[in-house]
Amino acid sequence: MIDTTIPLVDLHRHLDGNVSVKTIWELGHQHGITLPADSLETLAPFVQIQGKENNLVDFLKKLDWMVAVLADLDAVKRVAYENVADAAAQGLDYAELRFSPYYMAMNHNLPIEGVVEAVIDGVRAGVKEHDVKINLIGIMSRSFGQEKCRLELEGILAHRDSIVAMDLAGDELGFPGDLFTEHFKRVRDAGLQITAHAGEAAGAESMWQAINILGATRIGHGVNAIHDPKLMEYLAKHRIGIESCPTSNLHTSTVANYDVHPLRKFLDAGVLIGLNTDDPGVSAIDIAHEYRVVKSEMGFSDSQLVTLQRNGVEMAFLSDSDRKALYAKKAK
Ligand SMILES: O=c1[nH]cnc2c1ncn2[C@@H]1O[C@H](CO)[C@@H](O)[C@H]1O
Ligand SMILES: [Zn+2]
Repeated sequence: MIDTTIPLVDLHRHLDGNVSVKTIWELGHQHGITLPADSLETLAPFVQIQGKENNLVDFLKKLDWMVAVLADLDAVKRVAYENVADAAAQGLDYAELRFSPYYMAMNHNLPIEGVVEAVIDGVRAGVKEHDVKINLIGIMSRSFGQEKCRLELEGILAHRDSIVAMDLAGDELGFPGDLFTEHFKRVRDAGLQITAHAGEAAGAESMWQAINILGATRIGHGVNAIHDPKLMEYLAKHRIGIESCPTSNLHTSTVANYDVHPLRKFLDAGVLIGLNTDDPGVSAIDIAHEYRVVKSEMGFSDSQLVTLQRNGVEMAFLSDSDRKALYAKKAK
């Protein structure tokens, strides 16, 4: 089902949405943080989706305990390290891990730039011990407004050389992309690549904004493009990559079920689209799960799965030489 002769990648994976229940438990106890449950089994429902949530904002509350236990920079480093180990354990050859430094810093007043450094350190330690390539994407969490996003941007730009791209995440309906026009001008000036969560809770207009105002060359989710034929055509023509996360879309009630997910329509329209996990810890999934459900619930053929797998490699924020090296490693 997953073709082992070509690279397996996950480009849309929040490292602060992928903290294990055990790690939340251990960090909570280590730092004297009162958790909402007194065992691992009873803690799980507070941080993992049970069934589905009514909307995106409710879904996002599940991540809150994952960052509530980040009491110091060692905890941040641990979570980053464990994300690399987890990516390797899921069989990924390459992952782009994204994180929101203010969101990770805010509960315990950690220095934002220190959080960025700790994530970079944790990832560095992780790749020394695990056979997986990692790039980092900085997130501005739109839900906290323009000023907090400016602080996130500055923390990321201070470590620009260790970051490949910038993203906009959080409450898409409450905080439209054009609030962050100035932020993304700075991102472009710094030469970072741009992806943005759009067309998930809001409609196609949010994706046009992400592309035309923010300068996104990839879009997270993008589900609602399907209602705008001109946009579908534009995405295909300009090779704007769609980072699809089908299970996340179910869990946020963006789509009602796998069989009504528009993934196939994107492929049919010639759009570059690939499979990703989004918040694997919250959704309690791995990347193989996404390939499995696309086959079993959406009826994709093996060759269509290979197209999705290849699309992921094609749209990765990798240099051409790194992309070639990734292919070469698998062809051996
Ligand atoms: O599916 C999603 N859509 C929008 N924002 C998300 C999603 N998953 C996580 N975050 C947001 O990303 C930041 C942490 O990395 C947080 O702002 C969280 O709310
Ligand atoms: Zn996301």
